[in-house]
Amino acid sequence: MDDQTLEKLSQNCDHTVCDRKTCETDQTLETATCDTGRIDSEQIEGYSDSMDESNVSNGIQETCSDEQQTLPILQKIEDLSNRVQILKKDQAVLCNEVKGITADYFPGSEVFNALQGLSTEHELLKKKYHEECGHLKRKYHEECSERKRLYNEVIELKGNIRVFCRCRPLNQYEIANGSTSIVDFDSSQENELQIICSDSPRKQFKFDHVFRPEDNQEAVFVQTSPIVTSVLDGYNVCIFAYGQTGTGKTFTMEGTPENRGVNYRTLEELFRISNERSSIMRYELLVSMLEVYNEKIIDLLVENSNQPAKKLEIKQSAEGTQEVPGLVEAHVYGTEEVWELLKSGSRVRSVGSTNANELSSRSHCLLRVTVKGENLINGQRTKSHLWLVDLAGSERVGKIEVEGERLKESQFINKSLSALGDVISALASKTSHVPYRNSKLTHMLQSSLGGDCKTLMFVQISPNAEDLGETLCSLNFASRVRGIEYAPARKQADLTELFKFKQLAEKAKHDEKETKKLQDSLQSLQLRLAAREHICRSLQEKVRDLENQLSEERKTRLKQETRAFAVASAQSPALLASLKQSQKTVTEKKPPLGPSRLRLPLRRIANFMPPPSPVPPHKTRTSTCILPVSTDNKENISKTIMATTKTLLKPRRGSIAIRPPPTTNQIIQSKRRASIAAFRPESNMMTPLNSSIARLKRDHVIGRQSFVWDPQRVWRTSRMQSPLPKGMALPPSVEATPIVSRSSKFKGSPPTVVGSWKPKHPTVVALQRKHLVWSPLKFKGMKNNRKSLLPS
Ligand SMILES: Nc1ncnc2c1ncn2[C@@H]1O[C@H](COP(=O)(O)OP(=O)(O)OP(=O)(O)O)[C@@H](O)[C@H]1O
Repeated sequence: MDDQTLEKLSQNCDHTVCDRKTCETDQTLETATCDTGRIDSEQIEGYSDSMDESNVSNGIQETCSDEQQTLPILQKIEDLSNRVQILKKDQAVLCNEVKGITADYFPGSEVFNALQGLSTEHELLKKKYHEECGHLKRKYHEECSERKRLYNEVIELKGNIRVFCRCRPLNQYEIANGSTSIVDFDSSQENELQIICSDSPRKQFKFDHVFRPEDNQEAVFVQTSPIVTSVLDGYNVCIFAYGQTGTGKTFTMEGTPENRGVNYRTLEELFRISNERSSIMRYELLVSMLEVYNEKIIDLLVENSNQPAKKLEIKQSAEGTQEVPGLVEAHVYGTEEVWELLKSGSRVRSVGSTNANELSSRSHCLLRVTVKGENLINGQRTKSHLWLVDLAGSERVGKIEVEGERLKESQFINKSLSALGDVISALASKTSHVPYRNSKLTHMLQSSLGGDCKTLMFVQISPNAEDLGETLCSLNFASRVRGIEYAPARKQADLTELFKFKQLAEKAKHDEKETKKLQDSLQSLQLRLAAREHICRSLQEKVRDLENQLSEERKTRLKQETRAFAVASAQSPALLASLKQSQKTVTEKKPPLGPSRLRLPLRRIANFMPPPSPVPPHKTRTSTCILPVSTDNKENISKTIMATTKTLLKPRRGSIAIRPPPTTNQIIQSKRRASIAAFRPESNMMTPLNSSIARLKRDHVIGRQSFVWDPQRVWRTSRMQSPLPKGMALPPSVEATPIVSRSSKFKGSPPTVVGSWKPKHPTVVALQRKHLVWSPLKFKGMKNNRKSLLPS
């Protein structure tokens, strides 16, 4: 081995040491990297290379150490390279193992995905949890309000006066004096307490709730809030604290800044609930604060207290409630404002020092909260009052050893408290007269004390043995109050609104009456109209019937007359003479009118009838019948007939429908009705039909032209019955006159072509077909002289 080689080897040895260190560092790094889950294959390769090198170096070192040995170096190198190979294999195995471990312990993206999934799941669960919490909260609130509602109902059922008893703790002074509590609270009986009397058995009292000395202000308000908040529902509420001086009346009602009392908490609760209900109700809160000091009303919210106090009086409003005109009513919108207001009012309050209480209230302090509510859905308005009263101490005058001004104050206090006692007694005994006006206090509370209001009384007691007498007095008074049964509480509507509604209701009532009257008169008019229409209809029907009958009768008579004339012309002159005689008799006798009572009341229906035709000038008419005759002696015959008719037969009236000769071009109208000539009937020949017609004619209802003799009509009638014989001429007037219906009711008849004209009227048709019948009635007078003319 030359020097160069030896130097190289020594350098290598140094490197090997360094490399080993590097290797160790690398190994540490790799381990660290493995720990973090990030492994690099290049690093592993580097690691194996360094291992090789270190092995080689080791071999060389060994070679160096065996320098004295005579073994050839190459041999040693070969051994070493073999060992390197083995080590390389080991390293490869190890590398694979490391890779396997990395793959096993660090699954990479899968883990991230799983983690991501878990975090989303976590978020979802969180959201669900919050939702669930919100739902539960809502449900809880609903349950709370339902509970309150039920509680309210229970209160109403129990009666609207509740009495809570609160016992204050022994104060420092009493403890120092070694006083012990005389009030025993039985834990099994929640609302009961016992007073331990040294010389008599324990006295037990039961109230709606009993607060022990350890109960704080919050606990008191929890029980109170359902009653005070019912003012928002429109109830008048009165809460007062009663008890001996120094028992904690002011503490319960006003409280201290650290322990706020019922007054502040009530307003706080009212604001909270009104906000809660803001979607359906709009509330307006007004606060007044006053005191009754020596039977005088003093406004505690008057800003300038240096001014002499304004004299306030109680007046009854138009709605029947007690009001104090001129009393400040402050709008309040938030609790802070309320607190400031209460503080300023309390500062003005009359207090004085007694031997029972250093800062004894010498007056009754009243806080009035007026709540005006408007239901935004149905517009219903309410106005209710909540009175929060801190009464002056109820102790007897002798006990507190006062004199001068204090004595006077105490006397006034006692007077008003005894007036309160009287009112409560009267309410308890349900007497008709409740002496509200005996004191300012009771007078002012009149509309919120008793009746349909909710009342809560705090009876405050002291646990001190020295106050036993006063405590028993207060508890007895409270028990009496608790015995009062009020009527169910009633919601107070806003009376001004009520007044308006009352007026509207009265107006509506009046209008309704007027409408009813009008309806009645309308109904009676309708009834009258219906009756008239009915009469009119029946009359019209009667007229129609009579006309039909008349028409029938005329036709029959016409036939009879025609026959009679025919027969008469052929008979002997004797018969003619007798006929003449009979006709004369008939003409001379006028048929009597029908009895007046049978006349139809046609004047009443004049409105519905057509105007009467003018009365014809002639009353007596001559009827002429045109009979079929031969052309040769037509003139003679017609003259004879006419003369005979004129002299013998004098009909009262008549018209005869005739049929015009059937010419081809002439258009005629069918004659549906024909008036006939009639003999003047004898009195005993008056038929009901005739008499009816006579009556109708007299009443100008049927005084129409059909009953008036018209020679033209005679022609028409005759021709209708029998067409004119050939060569027989019509009078010029007849020819010129178109045949028209005379009665308005037949005006609608359709025109008929002459060539195809045929009688349509059933009577005319019947007349054409049947034989004429001579009615024996017409010749009643001749009955014995001649035989019947009826064909055998
Ligand atoms: N429940 C109570 N817990 C703690 N302290 C009370 C309680 N009740 C009353 N006190 C304390 O007793 C003292 C007298 O209370 P407070 O002035 O309220 O009596 P009061 O009945 O209003 O007396 P007065 O009729 O003379 O005004 C106060 O210092 C008050 O803090």
